[in-house]
Amino acid sequence: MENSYECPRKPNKDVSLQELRDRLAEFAEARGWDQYHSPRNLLLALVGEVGELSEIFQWKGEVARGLPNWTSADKEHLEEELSDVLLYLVRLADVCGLDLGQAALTKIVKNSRKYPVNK
Ligand SMILES: Nc1ccn([C@H]2C[C@H](O)[C@@H](COP(=O)(O)OP(=O)(O)OP(=O)(O)O)O2)c(=O)n1
Repeated sequence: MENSYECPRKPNKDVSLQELRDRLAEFAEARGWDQYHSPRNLLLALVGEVGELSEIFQWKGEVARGLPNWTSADKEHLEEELSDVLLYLVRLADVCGLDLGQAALTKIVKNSRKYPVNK
């Protein structure tokens, strides 16, 4: 069962929020961590990871798009912290019983009405 979490990099695979949601649910269930994944705990964990993400950029000054001067180790660290934020966000939406993907699409539509192209 543990091996089902192993997932070598497949750059062309389109990862869905549903897949992440299901993997996170399995991960928590397998460890008996479901009990700790309350909305409030997950929100605090999410905020903590946003802090770790912020530390990467702290004191660096402006950073060019594409991160041209970053080492691969720096980029890997960034990938990990971005992933932690995403994973806690997906998990939070799940335990709240919300469809995050659908909600995000709906919000984009709302944003485009609020900010029309020619205005
Ligand atoms: N109760 C928990 C603890 C961890 N995780 C998962 C979600 C995150 O992706 C990752 C977070 O793990 P850590 O708390 O060990 O945080 P870091 O990976 O950032 O480690 P560190 O803080 O040592 O850099 O593990 C989880 O789902 N539920």
